[in-house]
Amino acid sequence: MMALLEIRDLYVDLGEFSLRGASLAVEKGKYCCLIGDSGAGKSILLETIIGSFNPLRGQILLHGQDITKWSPERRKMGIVYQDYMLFPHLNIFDNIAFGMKLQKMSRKQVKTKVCDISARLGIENLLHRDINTLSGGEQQRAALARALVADPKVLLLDEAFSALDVASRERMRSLLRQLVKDLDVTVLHVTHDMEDVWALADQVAVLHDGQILQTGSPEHVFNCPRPGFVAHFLGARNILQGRVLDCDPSGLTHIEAGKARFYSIDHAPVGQQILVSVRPEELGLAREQPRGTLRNHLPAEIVRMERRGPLVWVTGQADGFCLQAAVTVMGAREQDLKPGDTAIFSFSATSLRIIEQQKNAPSRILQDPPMAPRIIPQALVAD
Ligand SMILES: Nc1ncnc2c1ncn2[C@@H]1O[C@H](COP(=O)(O)OP(=O)(O)OP(=O)(O)O)[C@@H](O)[C@H]1O
Repeated sequence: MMALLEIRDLYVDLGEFSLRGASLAVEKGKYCCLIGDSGAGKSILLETIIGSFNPLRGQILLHGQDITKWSPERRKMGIVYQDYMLFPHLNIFDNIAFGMKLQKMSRKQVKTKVCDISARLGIENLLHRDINTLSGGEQQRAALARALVADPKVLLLDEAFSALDVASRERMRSLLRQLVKDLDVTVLHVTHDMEDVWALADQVAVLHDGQILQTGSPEHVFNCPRPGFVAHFLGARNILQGRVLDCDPSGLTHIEAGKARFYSIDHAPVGQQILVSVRPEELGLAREQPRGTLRNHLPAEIVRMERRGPLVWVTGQADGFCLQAAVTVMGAREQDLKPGDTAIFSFSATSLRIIEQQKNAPSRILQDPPMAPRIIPQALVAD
């Protein structure tokens, strides 16, 4: 299927910062979230797609047509910024109608379109109001209406929800989800909020230092992140290098990593060197190994426990492995775990994901950098 929006090998030079060969394709009607660290170039990429920056090299394609040199107006894309950028001297109606008036559409057409989009966004009663009398959420919907009223093929959102409180964000997500479906618009949404990704995205792309390092469905990118920046950025921690020993008739892949054996439901050829990962929140901890379950188990000495919000991060070491589990405060308290204890770190075959198949890699264990064991007061876990 041809992508509706495609960027190919895009280079933009801004002196101190460059986009360095960014490539991405988003199919018609799909919702793509663009994530990455601060300063990665996410906003620059949106601004380049909308036509504010000229690339040195590379192409921007809309339905296969090269629009790299088109003016921003001709591209007919809508954009919503974090601070909405509404015109303070115009009321809501005139803000939404602004672009259409420039295009010299008839008053009747303008009115019909403004009323339609504002009704969809639930702001039809606010059209006469000044911008400065609106709440953040209402301004946000007005900015969205302005971006959508001209039937753009592509909607670009630059951290558009970040100024809203949690409840308003949740409402905006469900409104937007329905709206983009009804209007069949293709979306590229820059966000720092993984909730946006899980609630809205069909596709996610990870940008770092001017390059898109990985793109795919949220499930794929989250569960099988590319080792290196993407894996670390998305919170993958327990990355082990191993080798496929066997694939049994039940579909389980048997993996050797150091002296340990694990099971995964992911597949790779027998003998293949691989990297596997299990997310910290998918590791359980127990004092005794449960009997008769098909979980992966690894006894390890607890070398560090650290309270982070509602979770306790527990680091264990065994046979050169360094594993991190994020367990609930209650879970840690019930097991009465403390540094120096031996605990069974366990995880299911579905949680152990093959994130890379490697060529000519020696079998060894990748570890986090050596860490001084740190003892935390038991009170930190027990409150
Ligand atoms: N007009 C400009 N000229 C030169 N450099 C710029 C310009 N605009 C932004 N930059 C720089 O380009 C880099 C990328 O900026 P950008 O705003 O795209 O990052 P971002 O990924 O959106 O970050 P954040 O998540 O913090 O908003 C930053 O180092 C920024 O200082």
